[in-house]
Amino acid sequence: MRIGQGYDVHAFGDGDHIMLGGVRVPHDRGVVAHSDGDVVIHALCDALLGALALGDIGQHFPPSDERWRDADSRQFLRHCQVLIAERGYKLGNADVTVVCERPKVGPHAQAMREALAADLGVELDAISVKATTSEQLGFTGRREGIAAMAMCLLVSA
Ligand SMILES: Nc1ccn([C@@H]2O[C@H](COP(=O)(O)O)[C@@H](O)[C@H]2O)c(=O)n1
Ligand SMILES: C[C@@]1(CO)OP(=O)(O)OP(=O)(O)OC[C@H]1O
Repeated sequence: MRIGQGYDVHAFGDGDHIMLGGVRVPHDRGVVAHSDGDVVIHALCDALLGALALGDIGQHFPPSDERWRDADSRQFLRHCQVLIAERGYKLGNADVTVVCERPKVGPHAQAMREALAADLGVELDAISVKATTSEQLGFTGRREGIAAMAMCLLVSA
């Protein structure tokens, strides 16, 4: 078994939606990012790469590379799934926490779980997505940005 953890932050910017866990979530802001800025997927990718001791998302998909401009982050996740399978592992389970005041994540959590489970080739009960505010404290509390944390366990395939 191998354990991994990941963390990601993106600042809010102009826009009318954000991508979270592969789901388009309506919001009064967008995020500032090179890719689509999906903090859930970025944190989860870092957890998966960490479990494999294969560096981090920025090493696999450099922000300096124009191929990843506005990229759909689900392709990053599917790449991680290939790396996991190549090494004889599968995802046991993953647990993600989103930190923001708004948007409300709960109404979208099921759709996110379905998207993440599909990309990682696991059953729905292997993926947890939950959320919390930071009680109006710090950059998330001031609604300047959004953060996500992820943990995962890889098991032998
Ligand atoms: N962006 C968010 C934040 C929170 N939730 C849900 O609300 C519950 C209460 O949050 P507190 O930070 O006040 O404890 C939390 O447990 C989530 O169920 C959410 O959906 N989206
Ligand atoms: C995802 C990548 C892709 O270039 O860029 P960003 O969308 O800016 O996101 P970040 O969380 O900073 O991770 C780094 C990059 O891999």
